Amino acid sequence: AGKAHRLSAEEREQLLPNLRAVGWNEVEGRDAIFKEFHFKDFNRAFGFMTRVALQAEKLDHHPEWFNVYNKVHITLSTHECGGLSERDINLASFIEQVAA
Ligand SMILES: C[C@H](O)[C@H](O)[C@H]1CNC2=NC(N)=NC(=O)C2=N1
Repeated sequence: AGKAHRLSAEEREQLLPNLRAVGWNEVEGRDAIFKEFHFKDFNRAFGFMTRVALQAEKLDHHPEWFNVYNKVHITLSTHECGGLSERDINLASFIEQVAA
């Protein structure tokens, strides 16, 4: 997949507004993005997580996440480059499609 690089200021200006508009926010004190998802029940939440997990494994890019019942908190960042990369943007976009 090539080496991940941290997004430049220009790339951020171009890519982050779309994600911000659908509820992703930059984490304070860390170069990462975060969103909280709510579902009808645990079944819906875990079905969502299952679909995201399979794609994450395919992309070899994995979310940091936390689930209680119908709630899923997701943080995305790229360890390889120590911050936000295009991989996080791609995974966030996929996650939005699954949640829709
Ligand atoms: C060895 C393996 O390819 C790496 O550790 C991958 C796996 N999943 C990953 N997931 C995330 N979020 N960031 C990474 O840098 C990362 N690296």
